[in-house]
Parts: sequence; structure tokens; C-alpha cells
Amino acid sequence: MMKALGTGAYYTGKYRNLFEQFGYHNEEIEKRVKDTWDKLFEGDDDTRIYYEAGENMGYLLDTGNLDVRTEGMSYGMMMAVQMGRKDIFDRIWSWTMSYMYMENGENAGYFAWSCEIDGTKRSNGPAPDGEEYFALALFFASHRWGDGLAPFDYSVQARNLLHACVHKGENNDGFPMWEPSNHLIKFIPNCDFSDPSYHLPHFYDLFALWANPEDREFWGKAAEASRSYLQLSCHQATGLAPEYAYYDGTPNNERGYGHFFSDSYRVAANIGLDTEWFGVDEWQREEANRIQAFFADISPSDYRRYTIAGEPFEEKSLHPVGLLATNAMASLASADGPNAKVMVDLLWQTPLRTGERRYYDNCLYLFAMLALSGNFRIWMPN
Ligand SMILES: O[C@@H]1[C@@H](O)[C@H](O[C@@H]2CO[C@@H](O[C@@H]3CO[C@@H](O)[C@H](O)[C@H]3O)[C@H](O)[C@H]2O)OC[C@H]1O
Repeated sequence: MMKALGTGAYYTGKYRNLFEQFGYHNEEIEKRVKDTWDKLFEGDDDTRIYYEAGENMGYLLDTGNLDVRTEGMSYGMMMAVQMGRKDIFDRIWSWTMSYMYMENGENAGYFAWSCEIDGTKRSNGPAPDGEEYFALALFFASHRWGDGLAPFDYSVQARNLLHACVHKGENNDGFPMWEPSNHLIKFIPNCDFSDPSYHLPHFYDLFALWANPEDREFWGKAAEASRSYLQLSCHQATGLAPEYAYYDGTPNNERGYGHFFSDSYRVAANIGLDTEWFGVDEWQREEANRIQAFFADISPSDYRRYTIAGEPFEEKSLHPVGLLATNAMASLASADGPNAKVMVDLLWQTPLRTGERRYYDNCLYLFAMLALSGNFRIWMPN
């Protein structure tokens, strides 16, 4: 039975343990989730991506690019709030506010998407996927632990950030992160195209509940627009999405990002979580089945870059573990589909990635572990 959010949207309020449904034992599953967290955030493993900084800060390192990204920091906060780790959440948020937050210029109110490990900004521009994850992680933190003094007044921080995302540019002060005319998230504020993997309608349905009252209608429309946009941008036969796409959904290959590669992987995971939180949408079920069918007979060692029509390039996937993790997370949308169990089994049998490219793969891996074990939840206000 679906539960009303009060915005016209309904949520499931249920978090399936798909691992258990597919035959794994609960004790083993819980241990695996905990081990995965430990290997990323604690200990000496060569899978680690989180590091403490000073007395009260910490960061996630993009081990392949040797920088700290809003993507990783916001993912780290989402992981920490799901795992109930306020200590680590606050450390990451402190680092983010100390070094990434921009107070001046056309991006004031946003976060610099890439910094050096010492906090020096590598860029003065943001990447909107970070802002949307920050905002929802902050709302969840507020609901789980309550608001504290700034910058730990989590719900205030989330609302201010979402205000900037929607309203910047209204006073000639930069650009919004969502295009006002169509409610679609942009790749960067000052551009007119999108990135299908940035579309998180399941987040926007919650922003419609918790953002500033005057923006709630906007977020409801953004959720609807994103669910439609995914249908436009994912290939009808293969289900594959390009990294960047125009507002009409066609691939944007101006800089070579019009194909299925690293960014694209997240679309499958996002569809899985949207289904888990907000219920089955027939297109999402079919889409998850299409992506899983495409990869069903390809060995991870042979994952490549593909056109969205499915033609392989010579170039191998940079993040095969991340790709198989997101394909497994799609099983939340296709649980009764022909490849759902195979994809979940493949994730279960695959260890975390080691080596210099481990950051992106291991982030997607932990998200999949959380989601497939029923531990990637909506934290409602008490
Ligand atoms: O041009 C930058 C643009 O690159 C930036 O995007 C962020 C970085 O890329 C995205 O994820 C990467 C996927 O590939 C892996 O190899 C990397 O480790 C990941 O970081 C990420 O989602 C974006 O936030 O956005 C700002 C633009 O100016």
C-alpha cells in the first residue's frame, strides 16, 4: 500500500532486501554491507577512498584524478547518513564548507566541483550532481539527527542550497542549475544541455516536500520532467544513455560525451532507487530489463565504451566494477525480469576494486550494496 507524501506524490515506505529475496542469508548480507563500508571508510585496505583531515574534517579522494570532488563528498555524506555515521557526515560537510563553498562571483552559493587534497580549488565552477546529493543528504541528516548550529543546521543549509539552484540568475547573479523553461537539470549552470545520469526524480519528489514553500511546485515539476527526460534520452532498444544529452534527449557528442561511458552508468542505479522509493513505473521496469539484457552476455572484462545503439568501441570501460554495480541496482526496477538475479549475483561475487581507479567504482558499489540490502532509505522527519 503506497503512502501519500502530501504533494500529490506517493512513496512505497518499503525497502526490499533483494539479496535475501535472491537466496542470500541475512547475516551474510549485513556483514557484507558493513565490510564494504569499512573497506571504503576505515582501516588500511587498498580499497579505501575516505581520509580524515585534521581534527574534525575528512574527504573522499578521487583516486584516479587525485582530487576531491563534490560528487564524492556528497556521495560520502549520503553513505554516512544511511549508515548512521554522524561523525563522518560532519567531517565531510566541514571540509566541503571550508574549501569547496563559493562566496563570490557568478557561482556564489554553489560548491567548486574539484579541489586539491589541501583544499585549494582546482575550478571555480560547480557540477550540479554534487549539489543535489548534498541537499538530500542534508535533509536526511536533519531528520535523523536534528539540526545543530551552523553549518550543522542541516535543513537550513539544504533549503538555502536548493534556493540557489533554482533562483540564481534572477538578479543577473549567475545561472540556475535547473533550466527554468523545462525544469531539467543542466550539466553545468552556464550551458544548455543535460547529463541523463544527473536526473534524480526520486530526490526532487522529496525536495517538493522539504524545500522552501515557494519552490515546492517547481520540484514537483522537475520530478515529472526528469522521468519524461529519461525516456527521451535512453535508447529505445538497448536502454543505454549517453553521458551528455540535449534537452530533446539526443546525445550531445560535441566533446565526445555522446556515448555510453562512465557518467551514464548511474542511470540504471537511479532508476532502481526511484522504483524502490516511489513504486513501479512500467517504463522504468522495461528500461531496467533492456539495460540488463544488453549486458547479460558480456563479461565485465570486456565492458567497453558503446554508442547508445550498442556498437562497441575498442576502448575498454574505465569502471567495470561500477558498471556491474549499477546494473545490479537496476534489479530493484526489474526484480521479476530474466536478468535481475544474474546481475545481483555478479555484484555479490565481485570484490571491491583496488588500485588507482577505485574511487568511482567503489562509490557505485557501496550504493548498490545499500540499495539491494534495503538500507538506502528515505529518512522522513520524526
Ligand atoms: O567539465 C567538468 C565535468 O567534468 C564535471 O563533472 C564531474 C566529473 O565527472 C563526473 O564523474 C566522473 C565519472 O568518471 C569517473 O572516472 C570520475 O572519477 C568521476 O568523477 C561527475 O559526476 C561530475 O560531477 O562537472 C563540472 C565540469 O566543469
